[in-house]
Amino acid sequence: MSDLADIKAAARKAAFAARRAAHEAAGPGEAGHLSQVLAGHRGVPLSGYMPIRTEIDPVPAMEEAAAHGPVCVPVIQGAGLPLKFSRWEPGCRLKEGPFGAMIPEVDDFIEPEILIVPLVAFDRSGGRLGYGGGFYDRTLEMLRAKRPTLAIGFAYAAQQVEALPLEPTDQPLDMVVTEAGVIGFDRG
Ligand SMILES: Nc1nc2c(c(=O)[nH]1)N(C=O)[C@@H](CNc1ccc(C(=O)N[C@@H](CCC(=O)O)C(=O)O)cc1)CN2
Ligand SMILES: Nc1ncnc2c1ncn2[C@@H]1O[C@H](COP(=O)(O)OP(=O)(O)OP(=O)(O)O)[C@@H](O)[C@H]1O
Repeated sequence: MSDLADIKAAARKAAFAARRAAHEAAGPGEAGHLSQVLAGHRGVPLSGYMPIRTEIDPVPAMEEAAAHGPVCVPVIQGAGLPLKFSRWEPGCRLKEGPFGAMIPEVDDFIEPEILIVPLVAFDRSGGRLGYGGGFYDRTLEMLRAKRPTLAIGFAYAAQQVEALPLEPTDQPLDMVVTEAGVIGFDRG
């Protein structure tokens, strides 16, 4: 394993612990700021996610967005491949996908222009650490090559770290929304 992979693995372990503590302490209404941000983008194809493990739950914000435009969730196609996104509606029939995340029973693939991105840790400049499959990196690279694409990280505030190690393939987040507010990033 490379040094960088070792550093990422250590950062992942620490961030999982912080995320678990935040998840256990969390109350209702944690997606309120996310709803507010999404209200500024009504009707734009949006991907959310069905939470696994101790991820913060975006489903209330997805339910609101679904009243105004198409909403979808990620479906793994295989290792090394970008994600596809299948149309989701509140209460639609779901089945278990790879790694335990629920996916719609019927495939109806669309391409999102705004993505609510799950994460393990984020840093001060929009760097993101996921589970290590590179799925969102590959997916954002593919979508951004086609059209402007907004990647909104959604996380507990406790998942923020000072700086994450960056690889050339890491795709930056445009903003992060937490239960406490909205964080934008200065780049340039
Ligand atoms: N809710 C949700 N859905 C999602 C994602 C996500 O991060 N969150 N994904 C985002 O890509 C994809 C699923 N990718 C995942 C990849 C790995 C693991 C996971 O738990 N991995 C184990 C083992 C890793 C290993 O052995 O290499 C682990 O981390 O312990 C979970 C989801 C698509 N759907
Ligand atoms: N666009 C890409 N093309 C080729 N390899 C990539 C690409 N994006 C990421 N990778 C590789 O995938 C592996 C995992 O990447 P990384 O550790 O950044 O995943 P992650 O962002 O934590 O996971 P995920 O996005 O699935 O939640 C790394 O070895 C990385 O080099």
